[in-house]
Amino acid sequence: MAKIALIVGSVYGGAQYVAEQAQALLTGMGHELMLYEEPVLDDVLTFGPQLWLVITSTTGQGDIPDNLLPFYLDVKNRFPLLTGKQFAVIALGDSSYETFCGAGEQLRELLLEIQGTELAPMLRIDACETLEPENVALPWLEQQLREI
Ligand SMILES: Cc1cc2nc3c(=O)[nH]c(=O)nc-3n(C[C@H](O)[C@H](O)[C@H](O)COP(=O)(O)O)c2cc1C
Repeated sequence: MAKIALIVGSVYGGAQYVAEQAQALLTGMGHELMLYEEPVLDDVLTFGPQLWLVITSTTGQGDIPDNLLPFYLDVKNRFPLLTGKQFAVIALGDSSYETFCGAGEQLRELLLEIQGTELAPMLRIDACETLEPENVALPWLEQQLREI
């Protein structure tokens, strides 16, 4: 069982809802989970998770939602190394935008830069294909996190 920081970026509540469902699922699987809706880097570092799980939508033109941007910038500036730790990103987006899942891409790149190990290739959930992103995210999470 793992200590998991669940870090959310959401504008209209879709990614937030997926995160709440994920919290229930993963807690039920026995993981110790903290949900960060207004993530603050120091809070996450104090918790000391072995997995950083990011669930974020994309806004603007490939931009990171406002509630997640300060966290992203703080990680970028302070560069806390994730050596030996894992991360996973679930990106909600809309493939009618050229910048499909741009926020998820930016988070993923940054977490790789700080030397995190990607647990599984980023999951991209397309609003053009599914109206209920939790139906895609939860089975994926259940599968990816079964062995940690
Ligand atoms: C103003 C606006 C801009 C958006 N820009 C993008 C984008 O650049 N790339 C993308 O993949 N999706 C984009 N989307 C789609 C959202 O990321 C997608 O609908 C997501 O499911 C919304 O999740 P949320 O409710 O958590 O904010 C945009 C949506 C809106 C309303």
